[in-house]
Amino acid sequence: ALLEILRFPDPRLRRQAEPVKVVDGEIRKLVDDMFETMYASEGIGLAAVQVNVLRRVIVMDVADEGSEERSGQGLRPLCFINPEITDRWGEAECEEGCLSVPGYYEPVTRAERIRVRALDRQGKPFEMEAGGLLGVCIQHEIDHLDGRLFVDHLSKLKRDRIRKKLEKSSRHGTPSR
Ligand SMILES: O=C(O)C[C@@H](Cc1ccccc1)C(=O)SCC(=O)c1ccccc1
Ligand SMILES: [Zn+2]
Repeated sequence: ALLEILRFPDPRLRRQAEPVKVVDGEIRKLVDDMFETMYASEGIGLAAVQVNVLRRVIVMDVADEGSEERSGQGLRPLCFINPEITDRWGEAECEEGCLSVPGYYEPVTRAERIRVRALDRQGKPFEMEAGGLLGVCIQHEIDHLDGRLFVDHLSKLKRDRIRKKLEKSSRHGTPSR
């Protein structure tokens, strides 16, 4: 089912998600609904907090660097339950967008490479290293689970300007460009 994506500055985006105790049918339904919602919104990631669910669940589908040449499709759906970053290296700046802050793309500095541990859709633990857009997206989604948004990494001036514009467009119901 398509879920409603909360929009900045909705205070519900600022809440902390709780760890998942058992990966059961309910969680798998949530994961499937999050993938459906992410694809419909043309995003490359989505966190449960964005769809008003306080569980530590994120989904992602990022074209793997250079994998298009190798394997053709390149896109691979990933699900991280109770994700934890266990190691991080370097620093890199990347243009970020957010389905909760539609229409804005700003450079954000994050770790260049990370190692992350999580449970998969079957509840099985796994660990992976990620850099590039995948590494950035994982960090962006885990921020969502802790009530953080990419606009928090911008200046207050920029964040307030974005907030005012989104508050205006949501009041008059104009579609955000
Ligand atoms: O709000 C979200 O979590 C989804 C967000 C994830 C993200 C995008 C870019 C950098 C970091 C995290 C989006 O998918 S917004 C859509 C978007 O920006 C985008 C879509 C396709 C390719 C690249 C970016
Ligand atoms: Zn986001």
